[in-house]
Amino acid sequence: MLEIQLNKTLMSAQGTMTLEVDTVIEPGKITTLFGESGAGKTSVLRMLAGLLKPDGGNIVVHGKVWYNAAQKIALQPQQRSIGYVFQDYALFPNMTVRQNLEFAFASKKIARQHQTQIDQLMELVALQALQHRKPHTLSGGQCQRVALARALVTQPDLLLLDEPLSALDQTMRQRLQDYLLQLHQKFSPTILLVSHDVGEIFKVSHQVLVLEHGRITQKGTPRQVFAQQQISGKFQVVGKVLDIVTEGVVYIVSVLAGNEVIKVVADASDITQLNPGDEVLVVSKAFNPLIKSIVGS
Ligand SMILES: Nc1ncnc2c1ncn2[C@@H]1O[C@H](COP(=O)(O)OP(=O)(O)OP(=O)(O)O)[C@@H](O)[C@H]1O
Repeated sequence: MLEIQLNKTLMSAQGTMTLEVDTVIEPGKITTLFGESGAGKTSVLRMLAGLLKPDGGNIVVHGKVWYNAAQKIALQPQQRSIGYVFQDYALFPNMTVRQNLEFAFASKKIARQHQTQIDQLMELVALQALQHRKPHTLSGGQCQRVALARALVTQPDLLLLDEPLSALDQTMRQRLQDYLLQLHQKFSPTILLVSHDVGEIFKVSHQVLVLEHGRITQKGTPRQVFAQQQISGKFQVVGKVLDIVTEGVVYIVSVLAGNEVIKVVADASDITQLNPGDEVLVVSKAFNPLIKSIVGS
C-alpha cells in the first residue's frame, strides 16, 4: 500500500498553485494520474522519486517511510526503490542496451548476479537481438522498451511512468501498451502512470486519479471516471476522432474505436469543441445492441 500526503506551493504561469494530494494507491495495480497540463502530475511523481522537495507531508511505501516532514525523514532518490521512465526515455547513450539494464543495479557485481533476470526481461520486451546495440541506432519504440525493461530490472517497489508512450505513433504505442501489460502480469509492480490518452487509460489502468489544480477531484476505475460522467447510455465506446465532415445541415464524425471506424451524426453544437485526434465517448441510448459469436463463423 502506498500512502501519499503531499503539499507543495508550485509556481505556475498564472501565479502560485498549492498542490495538496492525500491518497492511497493499491499495491500491484496500475494507477493513472490524469489531468490538464500544469495540474501537477509530474510534480507528484518527482516528489515520490525524491527529486522535488515537498513543503510537507508523508510518503509511506509498503510500510517503509520514504518521507515524513514532521520527523524530518527524506530518503535520497537512490535510497527509494523506484523505477522512473520519462517521455524521452533518458537512456545512457554510450552504453549498449544490455549495459543500460546492467547499470540499473548498484554495482557490476550485483548486475552479474542478476543476468537471468536481465535475460528474462529482454526476452519479454523482445530486445535480445538488439542487446549489443547503442540507443542511437534504435527506434523510439525500441528505446522506450529498453527504458521500461531498465526501470523494472531491479524489481522496484514503485514504477513511475511519466507519459512514457506519448512520443510514439499510435501503432507503436499500442504495442508498448501490450508490453506494459505483459510485464505487469509477470511481475505485478505497483505502477503510477501519467497519461492523457483515454483509450490507453482504459486499456492499461485499474484505477484513475483525476488531478485538477493540484488536487485529486475524482478517483475510481476508468469506467467510473470517464464513462459515467453524467451520461448514461445503453452502449458506450471510447475512441478517437478521425475527421469531421459536413453533410447538408449535419456533420458526420468518424471515430476510431479499436480497429473499427464508427460514423456518428452530430449537429453544430455537438462539434464546437471537437477536433480530429480528440478522445471521445460514443454513447447510444436508443438501440439494443445485438450479439453474435465470431468463433467458427
Ligand atoms: N520545482 C518547482 N517549483 C515551483 N513550481 C514548479 C516546480 N516544478 C514545476 N512547477 C510548476 O508547477 C506546475 C505544475 O507542473 P507539472 O509539471 O507538475 O504539471 P503537469 O500536470 O505534469 O503538466 P504537463 O501535463 O504539462 O506535464 C507548473 O505550473 C510548473 O511551472
